[in-house]
Amino acid sequence: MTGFGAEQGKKQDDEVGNAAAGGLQVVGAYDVAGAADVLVAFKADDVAAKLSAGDDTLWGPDAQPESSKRLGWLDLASESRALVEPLAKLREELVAEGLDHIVLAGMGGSSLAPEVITETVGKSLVTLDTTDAGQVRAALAENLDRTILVVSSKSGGTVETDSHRRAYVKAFVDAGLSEADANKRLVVVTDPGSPLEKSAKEAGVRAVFLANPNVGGRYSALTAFGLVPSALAGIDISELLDQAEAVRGSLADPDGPAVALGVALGAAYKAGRDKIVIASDGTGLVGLGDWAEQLLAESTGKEGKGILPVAVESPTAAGTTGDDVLAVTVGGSLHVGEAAGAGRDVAVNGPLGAQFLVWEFATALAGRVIGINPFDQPDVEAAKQATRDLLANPASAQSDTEPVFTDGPVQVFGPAELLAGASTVDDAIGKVLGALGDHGYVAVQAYLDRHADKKLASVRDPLSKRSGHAVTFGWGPRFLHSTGQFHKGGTPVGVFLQITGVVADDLEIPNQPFSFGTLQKSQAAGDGSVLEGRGRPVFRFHLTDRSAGIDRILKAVESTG
Ligand SMILES: O=P(O)(O)OC[C@H]1O[C@H](O)[C@H](O)[C@@H](O)[C@@H]1O
Repeated sequence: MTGFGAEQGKKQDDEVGNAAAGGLQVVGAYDVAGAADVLVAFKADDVAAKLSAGDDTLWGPDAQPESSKRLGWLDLASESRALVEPLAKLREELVAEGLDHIVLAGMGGSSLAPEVITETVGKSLVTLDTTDAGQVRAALAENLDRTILVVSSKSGGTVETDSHRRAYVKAFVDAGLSEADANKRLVVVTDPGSPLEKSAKEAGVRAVFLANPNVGGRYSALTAFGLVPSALAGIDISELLDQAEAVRGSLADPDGPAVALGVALGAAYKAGRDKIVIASDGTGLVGLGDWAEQLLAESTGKEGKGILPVAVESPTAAGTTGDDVLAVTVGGSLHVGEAAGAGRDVAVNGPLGAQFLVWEFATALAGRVIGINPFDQPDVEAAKQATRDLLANPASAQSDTEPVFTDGPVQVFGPAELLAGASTVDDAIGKVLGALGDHGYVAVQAYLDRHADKKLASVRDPLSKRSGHAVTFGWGPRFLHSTGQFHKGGTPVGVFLQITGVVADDLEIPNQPFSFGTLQKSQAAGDGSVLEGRGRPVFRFHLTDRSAGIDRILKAVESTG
């Protein structure tokens, strides 16, 4: 079986309006109200040809210092071929040594693409993008004797990734390896000249792959960041590159699919439909919505505007309708007839390698319509700084204010005036939803274990159904490197519900003055304080018993739904 949905493409030009390219087609884009005007403007300014050729002036002079070094993603389909052989060789060597359990430490753009790629094809990759002590412990306990840790960080300075590296090196040494042999279990992906490149080479890690520095994290799916972990997990990356290559030529075509998607996003935004709800249509692409979330949120959510991505469970999930919503399905095949009407305005159908490139191109075009620089993420740093401040002063990180009230295993925190009269979780949920304004959204931010505490994610659908508003669900700190930019910098209409939990068995981070538990807590508190500072309502449910607390929340959401 080939992966990535490549084999099923069928051309349906009549219904679609834009040409299919490389087996990818965008259905319904020209039916979005206002699409014709956006398309005319794109054609008048020749934007497709200009962006395809790497013109960095499209977002205005203020963006140019950044855009001039951020368009390298356009040509990765050919450039990244150079990785195919060395990665196949490395994978063979590792497998021959019995090292076939691949763990990826990387945040945001350094892990989202490999996760989609491996999940779509059904290859095993453990992604560590958490500071939850229980989740890290569980990863460390799994197949350590067969583990290769891929440490991926463009900047080389991301605290979560560095913490995972430290924890793994210690675990290898505790298991009897010398420090030198422990480092041979690491493969590093980073930008040339980063502090991680230097330290990795000094430590003698197994291999260092340097990525193209002219590609930002969220556009890096087809650089070493997306490809190294995927190839080591057993993926045929040349197939992905073929798929991207097949669509590359069409980017310059003003009637091609990438422009059509940009037109749909831009027209929807201009008409006040600033929430893009993304669902897989069930034909084989797994998790693409989580990847697109980062791309859209970090690229467009700034200067008080932007497109809020909402990854949902299925095309008919709650939240896919509404006058502020554009519902998009993604699929590996062109089941145009079946997808039509089933909870979507636009369908992006085609193989994964082509999807990456088309979404990147469309997002950059939408950035031009919105009038922002799609290549920076100016508000992510604020939460990181607030976290660092709390870590530098552990007393303040640890001292909690008193809950406004406690309902069994759930302590409820938040603005006293907004929680006035509430005494149960059910009441508190009513108050969270009551804080929503017109076209507002709720962001549920769970700083928990995304495997062990997984069932909490099912809170999204009933909350959205009940409120009639967009509801997003993200695991912290993973979302801080993705939708977190929009929460702080995008349209200021979010209401935030943090869920934190007791840490039963904390884990030290070797040679750091803080533990995973303290880091996780500081990240929630740091981001919460930045959101409050920007005038947003922030509520927090703290679970003194995680399992009972999750059950309590789900019961409250479902019974009042
Ligand atoms: O790859 P790294 O430098 O570790 O960065 C990982 C992530 O961190 C930041 O928070 C950025 O906002 C993301 O765009 C990036 O993907």
